[in-house]
Amino acid sequence: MVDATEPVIFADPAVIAGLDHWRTLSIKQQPAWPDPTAVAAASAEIASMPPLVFAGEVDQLRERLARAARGDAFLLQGGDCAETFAGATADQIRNRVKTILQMAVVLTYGASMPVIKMGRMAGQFAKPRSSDTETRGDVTLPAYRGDIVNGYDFTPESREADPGRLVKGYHTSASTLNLIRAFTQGGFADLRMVHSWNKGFASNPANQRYEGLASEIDRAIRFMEAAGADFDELKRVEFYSSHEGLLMDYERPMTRIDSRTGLPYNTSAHFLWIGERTRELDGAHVDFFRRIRNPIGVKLGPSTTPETMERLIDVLDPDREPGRLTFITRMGAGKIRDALPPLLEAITSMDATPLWVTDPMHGNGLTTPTGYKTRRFDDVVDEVTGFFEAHRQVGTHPGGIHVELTGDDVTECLGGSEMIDEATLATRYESLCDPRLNHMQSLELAFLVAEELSKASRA
Ligand SMILES: O=C[C@H](O)[C@H](O)COP(=O)(O)O
Ligand SMILES: C=C(OP(=O)(O)O)C(=O)O
Ligand SMILES: [Mn+2]
Repeated sequence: MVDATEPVIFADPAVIAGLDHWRTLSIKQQPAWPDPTAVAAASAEIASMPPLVFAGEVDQLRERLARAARGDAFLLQGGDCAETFAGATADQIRNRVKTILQMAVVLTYGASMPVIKMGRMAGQFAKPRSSDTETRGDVTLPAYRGDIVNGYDFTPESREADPGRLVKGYHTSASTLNLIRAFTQGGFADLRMVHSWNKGFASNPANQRYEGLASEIDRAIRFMEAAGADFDELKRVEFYSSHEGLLMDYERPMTRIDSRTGLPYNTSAHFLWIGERTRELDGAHVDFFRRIRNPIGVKLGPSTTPETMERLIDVLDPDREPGRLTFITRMGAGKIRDALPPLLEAITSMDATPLWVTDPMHGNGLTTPTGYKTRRFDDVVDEVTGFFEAHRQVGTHPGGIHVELTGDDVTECLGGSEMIDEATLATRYESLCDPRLNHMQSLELAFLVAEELSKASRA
């Protein structure tokens, strides 16, 4: 249970017992494990492994998020819809980190404020699904629930939930996070290098419209250099890990008592969010995650009422602690302008300041006649624009973006400057779950958001 070298100063037995209260509540989106004994053994093995993150880092993130909630920082959260074990390669991890760093530079300039960099990485392995089963032809099998649960291959053996995958999920998260830490601390994040990658993007004729912003950033960096800025200090960046807190046989054993404070921290990631499908107020997930000290996110879809939002605040952030609670809205481009303002207005009459982040992906899904799950880049941009408009209208802070992206040149979302069309989707469609923005589309989104942010900072 204990996760650091110092002895526990005090761990209240009631606090420890509370961490298992979720077991008595209704729970959604868990796999049908065939062998409960094997699951218990896997969870026990995970409980004996070292934490992946240190509670002190988690506290630091909470403080950073508090700044964003006040309007003094901006959150960039991005990565795969579903990480895979096979995809945890040096190249793919590097490309994703690189893309997030490139986006962060542009956003930092646009916002004139610090950008908190966070990956949907090193643990984003479990997926909630609309249906428990998938049918192909006349065969029906359990749905794919992410590599930490079962395999994607459409065979009965592969689709059976395998508890051995819980342990593999831990090890894959550990090696991914290790490489992320190496990249972000070891020189790869050097501001000048990241900026030179962006210059390459903006000088591509397809992205001409961003050349102006890229050369403004260039001038700013040259000014910093001339003024004697210490670029060695700018080689390292803070980078936080996050995933959906979904699979309880993994999240519970990764939750440990912090020896500094005697309080429970989920050490599988710095930040965990509760998904749209598992956020019932009296359900297992809300009960479990309200008890941990990590900053918590909650996805809010278009049907969220101000009453539900207020009750979520009361349960998840009873002390109104800055940085504790992030609402990640995923309304859909067509709905955000109607659905978000009432929530923001309700907040202004409460004593709460959650961080507001837009997820412009999950409300904009569509399936092509050929069966590809996709999203239109224009809808993604439209939802982000609607998010900024709603905040401008009500006077609240648009605090961040949450995006499904990859650093690779996949063809999963329609549009963008490469004008990916329906016929092109088949060329390189690799996601096992939702479609991601590719490298170019991600940078394009960052430049567009930077324009919005600079409007907001000049207003
Ligand atoms: O990532 C989110 C969900 O897991 C995903 O959107 C669900 O997709 P489905 O409707 O194909 O199950
Ligand atoms: C499942 C996800 O989102 P949501 O809960 O918003 O549907 C996700 O972020 O991949
Ligand atoms: Mn998704």
